[in-house]
Amino acid sequence: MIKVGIVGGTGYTGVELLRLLARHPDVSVEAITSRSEAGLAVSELYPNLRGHYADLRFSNPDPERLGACDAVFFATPHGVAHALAGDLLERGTRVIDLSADFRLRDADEWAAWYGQSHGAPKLLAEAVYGLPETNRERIRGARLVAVPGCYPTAVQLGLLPLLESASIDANHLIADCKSGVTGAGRGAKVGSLLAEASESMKSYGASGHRHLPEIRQGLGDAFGERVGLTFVPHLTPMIRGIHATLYGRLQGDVADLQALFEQRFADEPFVDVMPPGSHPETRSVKGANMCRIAVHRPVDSDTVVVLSVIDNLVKGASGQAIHNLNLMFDCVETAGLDAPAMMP
Ligand SMILES: NC(=O)C1=CN([C@@H]2O[C@H](COP(=O)(O)OP(=O)(O)OC[C@H]3O[C@@H](n4cnc5c(N)ncnc54)[C@H](OP(=O)(O)O)[C@@H]3O)[C@@H](O)[C@H]2O)C=CC1
Ligand SMILES: CC(=O)N[C@@H](CCC(=O)OP(=O)(O)O)C(=O)O
Repeated sequence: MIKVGIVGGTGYTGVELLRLLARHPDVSVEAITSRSEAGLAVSELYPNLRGHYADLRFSNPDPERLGACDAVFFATPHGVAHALAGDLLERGTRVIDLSADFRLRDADEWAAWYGQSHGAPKLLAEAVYGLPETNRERIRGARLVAVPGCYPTAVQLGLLPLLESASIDANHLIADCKSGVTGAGRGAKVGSLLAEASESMKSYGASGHRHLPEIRQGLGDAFGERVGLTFVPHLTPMIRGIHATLYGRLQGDVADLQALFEQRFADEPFVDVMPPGSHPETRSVKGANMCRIAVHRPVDSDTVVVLSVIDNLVKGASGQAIHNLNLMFDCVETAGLDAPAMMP
């Protein structure tokens, strides 16, 4: 069994790791941390896990205990993995970080967007961006993986085939994205209250969101040079879900767009290119490690519209983190991740 630890077990991505790993045939969870709930049994905080992890209690982060694991997931706010990852790597423990700490290659750019200096710039050179659809082989050999953010996952998967084939004008991309409220984490915030977030919808970060540099970095890699992107996120009254509506101006000899997407993702277990004319719903991926994509060419328009939906906590975070673990430890790629979406 692969021994894993989780730092930040009381948050939404932490409990989602536990839910998915409960069905993973090759993984044993040895340690789960929370400073505020240290000593509490996991199933006392999360009754959905009663009957699983009988002996597991939250504990304070302890480098010795975490360093005895084969891999440690960080499901923590940014800055935490900076402080702890180096020590774990020295102990021979591989690190899978769900936060943004190692996603940007440029420490100065990270500092500018995250408002603090980068805490582990020496590790950046070896960190691998954990989007399996672009980096599968590098992930297999990685010691340190940066799991992509939820919006960046949906946006990159939706635009990759178009940029890799130079089918769109890369200077004028638009990503209009909507998220459920769990995207903001489990910590109490006024904006996440039922009375504030339900029956309403709002944009935020319209003049610059910290996922912009991450998306731009990934799309720039696919295209071969810097891309121009306008990214506007919205908060919607859903618990889970990301819906990205992506726009690009077609150029050159326009290929069969449906075939382009189907061929690009033909071997990908967690990307579903839907039939022509489809409008994927966020509930079609709820609880599942899946990104569903539909590509449209509206009548009388030279613009392609791509619809890309994921569950922010599964393909957008914890499921993708486990996909990375499966690649790093040579497990069946879909282990623990093959459950269908919930309905209704
Ligand atoms: N929610 C989402 O949809 C997505 C989230 N992410 C990213 O994943 C990470 C976790 O997100 P989420 O689960 O929503 O976060 P939450 O705010 O829900 O949970 C944070 C967890 O981290 C622990 N923690 C906080 N500060 C520290 C610290 N200094 N040292 C050790 N542990 C700490 C907390 O426990 P305690 O304070 O008790 O120790 C808690 O368990 C974040 O970086 C987030 O941006 C990525 C993709 C999607
Ligand atoms: C709805 C909402 O607030 N969503 C979060 C994104 C969640 C996420 O992926 O954040 P990380 O990049 O830190 O991992 C936000 O916009 O900040």
